[in-house]
Amino acid sequence: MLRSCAARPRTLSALRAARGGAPRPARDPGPARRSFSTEKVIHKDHSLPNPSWSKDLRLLFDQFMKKCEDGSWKHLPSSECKVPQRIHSFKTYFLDSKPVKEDQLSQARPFTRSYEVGQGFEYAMFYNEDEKRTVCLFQGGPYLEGPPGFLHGGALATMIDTTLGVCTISCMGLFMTANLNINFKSPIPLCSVVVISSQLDKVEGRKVFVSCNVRSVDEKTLHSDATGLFIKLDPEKSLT
Ligand SMILES: CCCCCCCC(=O)SCCNC(=O)CCNC(=O)[C@H](O)C(C)(C)COP(=O)(O)OP(=O)(O)OC[C@H]1O[C@@H](n2cnc3c(N)ncnc32)[C@H](O)[C@@H]1OP(=O)(O)O
Repeated sequence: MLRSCAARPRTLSALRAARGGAPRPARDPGPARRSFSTEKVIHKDHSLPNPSWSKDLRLLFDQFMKKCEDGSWKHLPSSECKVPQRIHSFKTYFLDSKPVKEDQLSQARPFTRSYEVGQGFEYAMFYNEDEKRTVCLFQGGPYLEGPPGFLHGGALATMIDTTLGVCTISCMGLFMTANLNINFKSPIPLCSVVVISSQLDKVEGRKVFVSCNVRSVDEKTLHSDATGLFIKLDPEKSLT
């Protein structure tokens, strides 16, 4: 059973209109948005600015929205609602796995969207189809503390996995992370903004190799770099 989600403005244009500004002319929403727009469920897009966003995050978001105007970049919406098609697709691959109880499933939500606004993962993603790149603008909130005053390494790993995963899924379809290698080079102050820039490097059959780096907003500090291997789910196999 799907949780009901509040009907809020889903796009920047809708948000502008709700705030009394003029909506932008309609553009092709791109493949990622098109697939979401087929869903009947109206859901909140968590990747739009909210009051917890710092000036840095807002500025970067606006810069990338500007890059979207010529169609080279696409803003990828993000919802905590489940997409029925995706649930069904995964179930067909994992037929033998122990079924999750309905009441547990109804409580489930994407890990990165499970915190209250501003406390956990605040982020927006943008995708460049020609360059096979995904950029994530990420502000880690106070509940993601690791060392005092700094972001937990696992929280960064989560965002790296999510960014690399989105990069792979946007390019290629249904995948799972098989391997993730992360070098933590410089700690990230809590509540600061970083830019996770990922790219698809190589495809070998069902294997997709991706990589990313994590930099400060001024690009002077390299916080982390990482590589990932994603495996396309094989319809011939049902995994347990
Ligand atoms: C939209 C939001 C995005 C969010 C992204 C979040 C992504 C996630 O967190 S996914 C959850 C974490 N990942 C998992 O739970 C995955 C668990 N693992 C699995 O289910 C399986 O091992 C799976 C699907 C990855 C691969 O299984 P399977 O399809 O049987 O692959 P298999 O046939 O063994 O291997 C295929 C190829 O990959 C290679 N391979 C598989 N695993 C690895 C690995 N860990 N390292 C290196 N190579 C590997 C194999 O050697 C083989 O290579 P080749 O074709 O050259 O012989």
